[in-house]
Amino acid sequence: MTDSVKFNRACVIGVGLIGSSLAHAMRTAALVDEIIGVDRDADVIARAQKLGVIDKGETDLVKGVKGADLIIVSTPVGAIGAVAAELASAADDGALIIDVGSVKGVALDAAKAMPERVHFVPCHPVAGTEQSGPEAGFASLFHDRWCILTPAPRDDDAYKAAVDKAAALWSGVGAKVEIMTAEHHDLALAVTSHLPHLIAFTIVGAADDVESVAAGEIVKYSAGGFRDFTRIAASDPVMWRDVFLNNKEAVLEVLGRFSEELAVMQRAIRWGDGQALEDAFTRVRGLRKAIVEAGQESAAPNFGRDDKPR
Ligand SMILES: NC(=O)C1=CN([C@@H]2O[C@H](COP(=O)(O)OP(=O)(O)OC[C@H]3O[C@@H](n4cnc5c(N)ncnc54)[C@H](O)[C@@H]3O)[C@@H](O)[C@H]2O)C=CC1
Ligand SMILES: O=C(O)C(=O)Cc1ccc(O)cc1
Repeated sequence: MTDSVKFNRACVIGVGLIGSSLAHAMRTAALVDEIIGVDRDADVIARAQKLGVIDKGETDLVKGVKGADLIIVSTPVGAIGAVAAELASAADDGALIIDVGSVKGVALDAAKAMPERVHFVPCHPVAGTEQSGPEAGFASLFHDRWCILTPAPRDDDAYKAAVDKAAALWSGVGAKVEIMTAEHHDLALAVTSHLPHLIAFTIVGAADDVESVAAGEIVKYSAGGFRDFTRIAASDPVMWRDVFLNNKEAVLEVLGRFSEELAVMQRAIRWGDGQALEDAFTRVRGLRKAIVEAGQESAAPNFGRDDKPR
């Protein structure tokens, strides 16, 4: 296992929330000498350069990745396959390529299709916010958060060294690293992230549909649980469209179980079965305690985000 790691030139493809956060974090930890930004949106490049997130910018991927020993694919999941296909010929020999996508099956397919001369290690930092764009990035985003690696089934030494380097990079920016299969990742994250986002989008949409409740009242009384859902439902529509299109089977599986649980609650409410409701609520309450104890959440909102107050 590599303890520390240093790159000469990193190329961040997709300079949004996660790409710019990783750029800030790598710079803060002195893990890189130079950072090039590539984005299909020239305005994003201009803003990122002005903010000092990147040293230079490019809208042309082939030009942008030239000379990079680290390439970070931080586009929405739906673009990973096409970007990787371009990198197969455009990346320098020996380059380490990582992605940060919320779904790993699609990144694993791209990693498997890569020529042996480059090393694509799929990664998912389980850390983020509802915001997007280079302005939203901050260096401490990955501190004490998990980053899941789902390596390709390659057992050559060069690839193993690349997996170690990717792990050292995430450790270097403060994350805790775990390795698992892409299939397991996509099921686990369907439960812990994808379904909750789908529910948030749906609840906020449903509130909007209840015509007898005025929009002003939704805002006024939102503290009763609804407000937390509106934060999540403010997340980027393109990013989440791609998550659901690319993790279809796992999301449909957990959605089926959720619907069954919901039907049980619906029945208990209809028949006034207070004991069933109380038992169900008591059973799930312990999970919150476990999450707080594991340090994944705190009583105070925005804990650990002193460099990016909201
Ligand atoms: N937002 C979050 O909280 C988290 C997001 N992720 C993953 O990180 C990735 C990026 O998400 P964000 O940074 O939130 O998105 P973002 O919307 O802030 O940034 C994405 C950037 O990619 C650019 N882009 C899109 N297609 C491109 C292409 N073909 N070539 C070059 N640039 C392209 C866009 O112009 C945009 O600037 C996604 O795959 C997402 O699933 C992972 C963890 C957390
Ligand atoms: O803002 C939140 O609550 C999130 O859940 C952020 C997030 C979004 C997508 C990911 O793949 C990981 C983290």
